[in-house]
Amino acid sequence: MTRTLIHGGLVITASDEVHADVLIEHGRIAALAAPGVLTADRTIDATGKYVIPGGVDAHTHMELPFGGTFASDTFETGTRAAAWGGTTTIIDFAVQSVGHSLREGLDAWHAKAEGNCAVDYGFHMIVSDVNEHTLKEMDHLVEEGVTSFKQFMAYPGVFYSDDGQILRAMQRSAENGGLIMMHAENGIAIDVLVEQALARGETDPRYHGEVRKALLEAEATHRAIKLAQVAGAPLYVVHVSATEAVAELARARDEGLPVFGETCPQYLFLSTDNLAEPDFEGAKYVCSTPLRPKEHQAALWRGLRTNDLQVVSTDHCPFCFVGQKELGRGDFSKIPNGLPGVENRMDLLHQAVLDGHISRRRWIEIACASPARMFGLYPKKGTIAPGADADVVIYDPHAEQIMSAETHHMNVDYSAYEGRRTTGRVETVLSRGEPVITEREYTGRAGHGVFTPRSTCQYLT
Ligand SMILES: NC(=O)NCCC(=O)O
Ligand SMILES: [Zn+2]
Ligand SMILES: [Zn+2]
Repeated sequence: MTRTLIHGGLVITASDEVHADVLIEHGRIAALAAPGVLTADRTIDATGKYVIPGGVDAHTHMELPFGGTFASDTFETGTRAAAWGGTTTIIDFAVQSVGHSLREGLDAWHAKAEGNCAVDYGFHMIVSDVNEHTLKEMDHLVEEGVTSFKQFMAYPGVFYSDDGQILRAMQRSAENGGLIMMHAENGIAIDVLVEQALARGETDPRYHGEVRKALLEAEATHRAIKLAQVAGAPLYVVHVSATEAVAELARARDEGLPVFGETCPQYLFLSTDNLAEPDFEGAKYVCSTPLRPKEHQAALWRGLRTNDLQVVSTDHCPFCFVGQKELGRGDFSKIPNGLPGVENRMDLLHQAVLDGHISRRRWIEIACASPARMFGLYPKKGTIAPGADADVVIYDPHAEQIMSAETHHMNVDYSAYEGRRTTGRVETVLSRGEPVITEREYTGRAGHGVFTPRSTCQYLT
């Protein structure tokens, strides 16, 4: 049995910052102790570095079929890139297609992921077809550790659920302990605005942002909250981007409702200025909910500080510019929706610490501990404590980097953050004690990562 000691670093969790050595045995954290007290077979020197829990990215879409194509990262390339960025657990979305069962969708996603992942993974289930059979299946999935279900108020004809279907799924989740994750945009109204914009000849990527109005995100967020309240169910709203939507969440939480919210780095660091880039470059930034004018960022940062937003996930859903985003030349509604980012999240949020938006511990909370708690993985994931999986990142807070498609590991031909300078960089990553990145060399392997069943939301118990 190899005992590994991480020596000399500053251990940061959501609740503490302490200079301590971390002992790892059997893939788990065995002990934390004052520096120099413990010995081991192998020592990793973390002097001058942070020792942080591996990131938990609760929103990724590897190989997602969308808009006539597939997200360009496989589970193999995407989880490897996640590790490079200090993320050691992803929760991806299995998809139920209309007319098929949840089981078929989940089995298909297991088959895509199994044996291919560099780091551990779990699944949420996208429910596109609510019926008696599907509702029963939700109970089974919760028992199997797939404890959260995404529904869409957007994308009519694809993933869309109407209010009745949403209410039924919420009622079921109130009974079986599952958590409904909502894509909150009024897709029916948006489709009218899309049609009208295209009829006026407004075909450029920037019109994607204009038709998907903040008010229609707020309206859907409000409606989802009320439906959840009627059902007596908790609610998690994904990829929140608009000031008005944060206000809806804050109001509901002030009323004591079990309502939670997630935002993503793209809404914190990018804006409609990117969507307006000329020569169709704006297509690189087409995602839904859309990027908003810069002024919305302050409300998102505030929400993260006040805990009206609890989680930052990536919604990693990469499509190459060449051959994929280009499908929407001449019609913005045909641009596949989604941005790459699984590799960038931990670094961007560390930069946010340096920029004064959040504290170091809040960085770890929103990127590691809260997503783990929200989706039933804590304290196995999301912290450094005896008994936890030894998913650990040695982070150099002083290293400078320039984000670029030239150097990133995601399988996509552009970076949404091309040329951005950040301070702080992942140096070494352990997943259950195994080195996946060793002093900036990839030392992991496809198949190390395993499916990780989850318990129900730990903010409700
Ligand atoms: N967000 C996005 O644009 N693409 C992925 C699918 C979704 O999360 O709605
Ligand atoms: Zn969505
Ligand atoms: Zn998504």
